[in-house]
Amino acid sequence: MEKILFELKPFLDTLVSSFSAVLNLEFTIINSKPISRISGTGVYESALNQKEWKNTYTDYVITTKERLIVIEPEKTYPKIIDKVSESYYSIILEPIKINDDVLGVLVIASFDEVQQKFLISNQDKLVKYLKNISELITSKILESKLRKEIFESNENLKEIINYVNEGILLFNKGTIVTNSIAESILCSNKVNIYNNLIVKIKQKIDESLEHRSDMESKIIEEYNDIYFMLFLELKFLGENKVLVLINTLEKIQTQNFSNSQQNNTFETIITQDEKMLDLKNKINTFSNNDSNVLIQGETGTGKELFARAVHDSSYRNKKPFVAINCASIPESLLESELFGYHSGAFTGASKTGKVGKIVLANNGTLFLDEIGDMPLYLQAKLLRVLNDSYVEPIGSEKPIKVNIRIISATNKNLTAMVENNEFRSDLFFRLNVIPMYIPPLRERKKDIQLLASYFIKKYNTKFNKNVRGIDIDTLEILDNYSWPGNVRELENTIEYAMNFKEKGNIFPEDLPKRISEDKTLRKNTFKAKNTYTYNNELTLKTNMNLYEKFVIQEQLDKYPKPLSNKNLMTLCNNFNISPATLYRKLK
Ligand SMILES: Nc1ncnc2c1ncn2[C@@H]1O[C@H](COP(=O)(O)OP(=O)(O)OP(=O)(O)O)[C@@H](O)[C@H]1O
Repeated sequence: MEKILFELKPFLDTLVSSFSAVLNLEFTIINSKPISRISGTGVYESALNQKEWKNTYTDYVITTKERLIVIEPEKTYPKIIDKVSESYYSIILEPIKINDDVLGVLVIASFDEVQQKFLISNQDKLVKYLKNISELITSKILESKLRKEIFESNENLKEIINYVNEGILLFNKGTIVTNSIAESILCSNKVNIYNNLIVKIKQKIDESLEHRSDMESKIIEEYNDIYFMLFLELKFLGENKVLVLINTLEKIQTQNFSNSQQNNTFETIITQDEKMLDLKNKINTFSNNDSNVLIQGETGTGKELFARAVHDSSYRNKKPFVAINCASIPESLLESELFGYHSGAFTGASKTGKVGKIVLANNGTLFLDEIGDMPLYLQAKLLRVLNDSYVEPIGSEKPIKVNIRIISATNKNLTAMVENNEFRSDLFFRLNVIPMYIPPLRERKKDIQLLASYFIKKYNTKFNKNVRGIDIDTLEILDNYSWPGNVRELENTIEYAMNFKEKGNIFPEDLPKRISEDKTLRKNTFKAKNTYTYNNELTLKTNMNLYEKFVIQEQLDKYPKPLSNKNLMTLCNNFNISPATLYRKLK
């Protein structure tokens, strides 16, 4: 502390010379212990090496710790001998103090009559001026002291955190200290994204400081069209201190990152069916609760649309909605798609590794479509993620912490699959916290016309057409058709028809043959009270299979959906077949 003013010499030199130039008076700054001149202008500059300080004004101020104003030196303090010059006219001395310690003295002096006149007539102003400069120097000293302390404590911290076997950044009162592992992670890709990452990490630190809480977050940084993702765990340690743990910097492909939809899908669920409206209304009551949701329903009924609506209505809606279809990805790839892998985890693995969908969905929603097609060994792995909230990429020993909500969907009867040991019961219970069942379109006929009109509007805009609506005969066909592909099939049908129309109504002949020709079949079917009509174009065996399917479906339709276990067993007993055979025959 004693020599701290010397450390500020460049700053004090600038201060002294600039004030002297403006005010046309002489300035000097003297250190108190040891007493020695640090900086000075005019005669003071040539007296920088002054050795004798006894009986000087400076000595007097250091002793009394008070400001001194001397207008007529000889008369006021005859005993004080100042060695700098014989021609002192007037002088003002201001102590530089921290608490009660005098660190130095700030001096303004006049050495001729003109300067003295100026000093006397501006005495009050100059005193104020000196006081301000003294305070400025004091704050500068305190700041530099603080910086030094922080530097020292940061050096100590750095030594400590270097022992930790994890990437650590420690934010301590304005500075970030990193350990060597963090540095190697942040520079690992030898690309110039280090600075950008640090800026973004600092933003996350600010968030943690503002909320005074721990946080988990991820940073995506783009460089040369390649995306890098860094996962952070922030621990709020108290006032101005945050500890940041970082994991490996993952390289990801653009298309892998979130296929989330910005619009609120809630509004795009078109329905006037009571059951559907009830389902839609329920979304808002549970969407924020993080409970897993299992959506059951036939293909094309809108399961994904509902899943997105749950995500969009939840607080997770600013985070990714990541969808994966377990049936459309070969079993061998599903594991790496879901869990990701570490660089070089297996033969053929990309050198940079791959971020799995589970990790991509962190803090957001993971939509597992066709969950019934997930192989048993992956079901076990997924269950571990749900139980521990950690995911272990293939070939990595470092688990990554994740916070995801899972919405799964299936058109299979998972209850029956559980009973046949084709689906793990423990996973089923974890996924099926909130069950949702979407009825097929043929069970909500009211929606057919509404949806058809909605799709006409959509494709009028898309194709720039002016189709008015649906002819009454067409509507009858649409009403009577069984819609095995549900809403998706209806939308495709309208899209098909609109390709060939400019304006007016959609007539039966505008529909795909498969549907317009089904009219007679359906009508006859209804008249004949649900009988199967033999199809000459198909083989006997196919007709037999279809008839079997028809009979089973007819019985199945009599029970409420989703099918309860009890009803399933009754049905199977009646047919004298196992649930597995029943589902095989329905395929
Ligand atoms: N109620 C609805 N209102 C508007 N569009 C709908 C509705 N239901 C479904 N759709 C549309 O139908 C198509 C199929 O919906 P979606 O993909 O959500 O069905 P799904 O049940 O998940 O199908 P799959 O089981 O084959 O994956 C989508 O284009 C969707 O936007």
